[in-house]
Amino acid sequence: MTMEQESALASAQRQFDIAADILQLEPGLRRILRVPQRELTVTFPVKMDDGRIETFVGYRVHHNITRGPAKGGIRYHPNVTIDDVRAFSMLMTWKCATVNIPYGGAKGAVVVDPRQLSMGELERLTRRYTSEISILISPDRDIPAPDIGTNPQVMAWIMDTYSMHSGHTVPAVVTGKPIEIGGSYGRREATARGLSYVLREAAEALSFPIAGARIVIQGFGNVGATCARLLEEMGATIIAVSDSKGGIYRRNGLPLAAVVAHKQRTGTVTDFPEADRVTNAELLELPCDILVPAAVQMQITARNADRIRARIVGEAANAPTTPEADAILYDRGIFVIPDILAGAGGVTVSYFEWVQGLQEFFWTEREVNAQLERVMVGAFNQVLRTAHERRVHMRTAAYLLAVNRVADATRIRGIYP
Ligand SMILES: NC(=O)C1=CN([C@@H]2O[C@H](COP(=O)(O)OP(=O)(O)OC[C@H]3O[C@@H](n4cnc5c(N)ncnc54)[C@H](O)[C@@H]3O)[C@@H](O)[C@H]2O)C=CC1
Ligand SMILES: O=C(O)CCC(=O)C(=O)O
Repeated sequence: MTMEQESALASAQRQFDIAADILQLEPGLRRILRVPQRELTVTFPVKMDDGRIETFVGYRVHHNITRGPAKGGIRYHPNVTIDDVRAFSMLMTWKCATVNIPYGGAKGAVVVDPRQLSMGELERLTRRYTSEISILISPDRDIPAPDIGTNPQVMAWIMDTYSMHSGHTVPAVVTGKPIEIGGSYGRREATARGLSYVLREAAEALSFPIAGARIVIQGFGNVGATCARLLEEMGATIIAVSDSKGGIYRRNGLPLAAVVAHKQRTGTVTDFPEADRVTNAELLELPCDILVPAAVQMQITARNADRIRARIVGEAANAPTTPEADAILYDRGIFVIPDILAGAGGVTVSYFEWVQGLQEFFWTEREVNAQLERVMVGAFNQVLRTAHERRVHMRTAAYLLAVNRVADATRIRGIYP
């Protein structure tokens, strides 16, 4: 297998190995942290609208629970594999540790294209999947949240199904719920808002303002589209965006509100009339100040890293860059804000939502955003300082902080004899 074909899991493990080597992690601890602690594969039936019974495969994986309950989103995607879910669960452990919130790492998935299902089919699939993984989830064991292909409505069905089994309402079993049933203000925008804070800090560190910066965004879903809006509010110019069908580019800036309306009307950004069409591969190589991968994994590899023409890459997506590409970007002076830091705004506000649910005491949006900014800016500065002190790139710096926190917790608890 060439490096290019390597899985997101192999890539995540190599990123971990780089940090483990620098930290001189004990061999036993290294073996524990390199693989998930627990994984569940479920095959379950769903009655379709035409009366057929279809079977679906789903997963829920816990990478590590040393620092707190397992936490991480649920992805509905036709090509998702168990190795992807293992990788993403591992990234969640490091993401929570990077921003120092008291969780371990988890991820879940169902192999399905949700766009092919009716609302009724989606609800039945979600409820049955929830029943199947209910042996793992609970407010103090494992708390799911949205990811690609899932949304607040899916979280509401998960909460309702779990609550039906419990005989009482359990809001803290999922985050990313609608506000009406215990969701938090600010959670829907949180991943993008957190990213906007660290992009602002990074631009300042590189001595250029966000206002006027030229932005390219891959992925125009919850995270990508919200990120475009927030960066535009900060004075930046969005010059290109894409979705799974392709991208659009306009040198002088896209009229964002019109692009959003076009996407709502047609289901894609691709044939927006007032812009040039580009492929997703071409979009990544456009000259810009900030490139935001906000779609799927393994997009920036040894194959295209030497053609990336951004000053900053802010990774909203999980695992968009391979270790080889990291080294190439670093040598070329491109500043990468890694997924486990740049994409941590979502889980941070999930943590706030969980705390609010447990206390049944709810915050204003202003309070949520102020706390999010405190966490993200604090973590960004810690990672930047570590990168300078250790003379490593930002990803390795974030891993050094995160892996060290999990290793310390493991040693202090004494579960590693
Ligand atoms: N939703 C959240 O709170 C968080 C999401 N993330 C990550 O951010 C990324 C985006 O997630 P969401 O916006 O929530 O998902 P979403 O399902 O709302 O949107 C995904 C977007 O990516 C596009 N896409 C899918 N495959 C693509 C491909 N091969 N090339 C280009 N575009 C493609 C889709 O068309 C869509 O526009 C994912 O990697 C996810 O893991 C990270 C942290 C939290
Ligand atoms: O909000 C959460 O709990 C998890 C979000 C997530 O899956 C991610 O950050 O990749």
